[in-house]
Amino acid sequence: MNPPVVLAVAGTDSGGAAGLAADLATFSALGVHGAMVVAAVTAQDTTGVTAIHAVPADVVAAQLEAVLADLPVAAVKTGMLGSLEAVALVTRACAGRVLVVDPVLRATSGADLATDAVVAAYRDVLLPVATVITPNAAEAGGLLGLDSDDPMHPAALATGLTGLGPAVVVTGGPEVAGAETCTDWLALPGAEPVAISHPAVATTNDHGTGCTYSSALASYLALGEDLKTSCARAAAYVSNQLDISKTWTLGRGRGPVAHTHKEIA
Ligand SMILES: Nc1ncnc2c1ncn2[C@@H]1O[C@H](COP(=O)(O)OP(=O)(O)OP(=O)(O)O)[C@@H](O)[C@H]1O
Ligand SMILES: Cc1ncc(CO)c(N)n1
Repeated sequence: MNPPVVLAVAGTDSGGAAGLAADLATFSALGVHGAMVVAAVTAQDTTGVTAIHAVPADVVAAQLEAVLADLPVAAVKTGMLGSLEAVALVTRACAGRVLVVDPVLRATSGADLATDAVVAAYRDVLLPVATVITPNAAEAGGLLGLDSDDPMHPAALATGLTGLGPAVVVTGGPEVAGAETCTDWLALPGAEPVAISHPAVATTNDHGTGCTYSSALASYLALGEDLKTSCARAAAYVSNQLDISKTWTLGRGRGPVAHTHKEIA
């Protein structure tokens, strides 16, 4: 039997932690076939981002056309898009599909991965056609144009963003050091937000968690799970992978979340 096909439209991380490396590893682990459109290339490691190249719009368009005209894509996930043109192209090509948008605005290391114009394009054109979006609290605040000095509760952020049209999951790591669980908030337009909690892992090896989460969510949707189940299973997947990598000492900064699937003895 054919596996479902999931398309990632995202950027590369030369350190192999985030971006398309995380997306493809997650697709493989969850039994879906991964296709990919490279929208941006970053020189990046566990400590930061030193260069960004936005792939020219005609090359992004040609990749989208090649995949979507040939493969039976069951779900699309977007990560770092890198340019206004890429946001517009994805919006046009993917409206009406099962579309998971991870609005990647910033790396775990703190580097900016989107300009103000790209943030505005997310808000104005891409988010309204998404099935579900997966910002962390800082990204959600940025998309709502809020002052970062006055943080809102993640549940309220999730509800606020449903005003743009999609379902929203505001993700979050452990709120305090030593917390036993962490909670993501899922809001559907017109409904009360619901908490999705899972075991917290004490680790600084969390580079790539957002990409891994949104790819797992797209995979579970493509496999036919409903949205809430997909969110819960995606979070459990990330938690499990963080548990595998929690003792690693790779790199000088925030190390990669594991994309391997068993502990190294
Ligand atoms: N320490 C942790 N233990 C367990 N789960 C975690 C931890 N940190 C993050 N998660 C989970 O990982 C998933 C992705 O959320 P997160 O908020 O880390 O994404 P992000 O900030 O967008 O990631 P990135 O830094 O890669 O952009 C969520 O389900 C979140 O609850
Ligand atoms: C290429 C890329 N995509 C997404 C993220 C977010 O973690 C990152 N750091 N780099």
